[in-house]
Amino acid sequence: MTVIEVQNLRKAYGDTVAVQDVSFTVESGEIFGILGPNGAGKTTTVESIAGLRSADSGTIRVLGRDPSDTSLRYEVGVQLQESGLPDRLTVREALDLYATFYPEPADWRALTRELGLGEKLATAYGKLSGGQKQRLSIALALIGSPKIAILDELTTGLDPQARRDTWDLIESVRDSGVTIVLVTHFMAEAERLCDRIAVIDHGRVVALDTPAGLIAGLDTEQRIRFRPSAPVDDALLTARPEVREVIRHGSQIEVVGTGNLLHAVTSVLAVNEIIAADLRIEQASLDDAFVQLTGRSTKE
Ligand SMILES: Nc1ncnc2c1ncn2[C@@H]1O[C@H](COP(=O)(O)OP(=O)(O)OP(=O)(O)O)[C@@H](O)[C@H]1O
Repeated sequence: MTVIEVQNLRKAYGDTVAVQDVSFTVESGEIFGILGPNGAGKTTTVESIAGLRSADSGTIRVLGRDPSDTSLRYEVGVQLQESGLPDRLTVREALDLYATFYPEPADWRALTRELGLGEKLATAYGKLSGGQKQRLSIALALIGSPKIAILDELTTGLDPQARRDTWDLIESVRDSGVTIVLVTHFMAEAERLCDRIAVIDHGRVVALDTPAGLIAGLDTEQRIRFRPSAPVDDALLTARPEVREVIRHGSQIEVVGTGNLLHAVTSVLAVNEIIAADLRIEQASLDDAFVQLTGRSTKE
């Protein structure tokens, strides 16, 4: 079931066209990633979905309704880059306050424990570190038990352990049936969490696929090396369109090719009941896909 539909979205700020023409759909229960270089139009897109910006043209439907429909307030949780809470409000007060906005609030004690904020309940917002503010904003996005959670730069500012804990939390939130739209700069995050990813550049969707599909769509070369448990005829491998070349190194075989090469090689081996020992893969990453699609690195 489609829960979000964006069609030909366009939004300009004065002379700056932030979003030129963006279309995609998000299905119920998926983690949908929006990936793109700085200034690509990601935040403008998700803020339009959240009803915080009005589109210049195009249509958006969230759970079948216009984003401005106030009934969506209870069904869509939003975590944005800037939360803007008063500095003197404590973590507990913020959570208590937000919980009163919703008919069926989540158990915020459990949420804060999972987010590592359990010790900070009495701390004022202004005294939290950047990472703690970030975690509080995630808790506030989830406190209304939303059907859809929109998370913008979820783990920016978190240390590697906190980032991993947050990923686990997001996966458990998804497992409870929540659809998640995730804006991210981090390839590892996109690869680990997202079912599908829209790559946005200069206000347009330049690719939309699963992480594996984006990588397979690259025309870069990949190499797989292994030691087969029984002799393999080169022709079995070269018969696959993904395989360009088979090179022998003594008892080792190196297969060079493109697309979903690993799948091609392992299926040939499986059909012939051959086991690959010492398997090593030099495969393209989502990072490579990103660079090829946008001409830029995410680290810029
Ligand atoms: N309120 C605003 N007023 C004027 N220009 C804006 C405003 N918000 C965004 N922009 C511009 O619109 C373009 C897209 O911005 P947006 O924040 O949507 O991109 P983004 O992909 O989320 O970027 P980042 O990854 O840096 O957050 C940028 O050129 C930005 O400077």
